[in-house]
Amino acid sequence: MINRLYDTSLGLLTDLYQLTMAYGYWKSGKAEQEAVFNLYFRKHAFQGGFTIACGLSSVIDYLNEYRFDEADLEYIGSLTGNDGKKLFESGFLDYLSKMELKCSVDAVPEGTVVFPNEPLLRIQGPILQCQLLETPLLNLINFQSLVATKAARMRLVAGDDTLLEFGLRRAQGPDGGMTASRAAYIGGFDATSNVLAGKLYGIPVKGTHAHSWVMSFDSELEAFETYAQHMPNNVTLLVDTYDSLQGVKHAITVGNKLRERGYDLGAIRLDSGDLAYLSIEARRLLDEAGFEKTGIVASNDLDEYIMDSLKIQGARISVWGIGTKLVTAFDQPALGGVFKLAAIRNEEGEWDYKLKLSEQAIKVSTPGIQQVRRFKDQKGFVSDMIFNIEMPLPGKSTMIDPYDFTRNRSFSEAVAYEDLLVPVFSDGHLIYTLPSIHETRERVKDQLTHFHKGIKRFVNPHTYPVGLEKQLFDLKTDLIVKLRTNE
Ligand SMILES: Nc1ncnc2c1ncn2[C@@H]1O[C@H](COP(=O)(O)OP(=O)(O)OP(=O)(O)O)[C@@H](O)[C@H]1O
Ligand SMILES: O=P(O)(O)OC[C@H]1O[C@H](OP(=O)(O)OP(=O)(O)O)[C@H](O)[C@@H]1O
Ligand SMILES: O=C(O)c1cccnc1
Repeated sequence: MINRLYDTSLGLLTDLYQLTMAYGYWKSGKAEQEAVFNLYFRKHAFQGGFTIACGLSSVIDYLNEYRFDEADLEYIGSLTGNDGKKLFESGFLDYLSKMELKCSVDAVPEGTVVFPNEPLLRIQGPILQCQLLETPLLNLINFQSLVATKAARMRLVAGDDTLLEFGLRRAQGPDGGMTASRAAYIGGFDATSNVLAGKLYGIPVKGTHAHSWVMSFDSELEAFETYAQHMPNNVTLLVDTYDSLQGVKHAITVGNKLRERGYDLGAIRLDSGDLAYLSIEARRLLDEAGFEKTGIVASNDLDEYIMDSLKIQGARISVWGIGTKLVTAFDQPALGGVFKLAAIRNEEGEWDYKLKLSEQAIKVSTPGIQQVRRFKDQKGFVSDMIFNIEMPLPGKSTMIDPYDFTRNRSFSEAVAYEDLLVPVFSDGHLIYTLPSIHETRERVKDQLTHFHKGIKRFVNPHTYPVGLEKQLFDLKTDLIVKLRTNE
């Protein structure tokens, strides 16, 4: 089965400035200089308290096939500068045509719960190559992590109810639709209506029918009967085309006929009106008619907040069909992941640590070859410490809040932990066995059980503690002081 979307020449899927910088590195003899970049975000989406890392599988597909084909190089060669003359020399195109990916990549497995400033991905290799990859890596991780997070929020509200993703028609183009279906499944959805996502990713596909089916017949009853006749093993009837509760009664009539044939009425779907009231009334009608097992699907511009409200109102919805607000990440259309240079190897073979200054403390980047250590106790995960793997940790590690150095915590060697980033590529070779999409989805479910419920609430969630290991904190502080005094 085909399960990769990015197995084509996509070297040009980058911003022009990455190519111009790459050219500059090549011209100035820096192309092969070893560098380290970290990919991280600064703030959770949706004013939430957690983010789900997603997109690594696409990154792997992308890097496995990374190349510039002849047509790509011809195009790059045709680009001109302000004076109308060529931007890039042919020697550079030749360099790109022969270039083999030599980068090493360490990344947080998909489906891991992550927090601001933690590297989701760290890339080490020739600076020219790392630079070219900034844009596609961000593109692949930002959107999928955003949608997986939105989906996980919906799963938290849904409990054991079924979640169906219905978003393809409202998604940001075909690729937006495909990646959203994938990320939604990982975040906790049970199935998608997107048939191509079903085929390519192995996600279960499910669906009901539209109003047009009902409208195409002279009566709703006839429409329901015809549908049940031809698809007796997949009957979910949309009851709200004319009058929802009358529609439920028609569905019950059809359900009784289905039973005579040895089948059953799977579910009814409500797509308008007061979903709390209608689902409660529909449940009553179905139960009274002996259809206790028939499900109630609700759809219509749902999101986690409306779901929450419907639950509080006692709605009897067992299946939630969600499209627009999930796949477009409606209330926050982007995760602001960034990709920052953190170290560069100098001529003596040592690391020169790098940092981007900003007036805003949150925007000052962190240097170092970073890893994240997640400490745990009997109750679950308690805090994360970002450290520089080049600085051996003392027996007792101390982590410092980067925005308030008076706040710190220490952990003895006896405290249990796991390091989040795992090796994925070594010198350009894939060394990671990707879990199945189903295992990744399970990981999200499992991960969320290990965190305090405070980070999972929607209103003013608790801030999970993430600190810098003391030596890294000192390195960063020294660099800031040095850079500010040299300004
Ligand atoms: N009981 C409820 N509590 C909170 N929100 C609800 C409730 N019932 C429905 N909603 C939500 O209210 C929003 C309003 O829906 P909308 O204005 O489209 O009304 P409608 O009756 O569905 O109209 P239409 O027939 O045009 O779809 C939708 O997002 C829907 O999910
Ligand atoms: O509301 P969403 O979360 O995006 O879920 C998908 C929607 O798509 C379908 O109808 P469509 O919106 O195309 O037409 P309708 O509004 O007339 O039902 C379906 O009936 C859902 O309402
Ligand atoms: O199967 C459905 O009910 C469905 C599919 C896509 C969009 N809305 C509904």
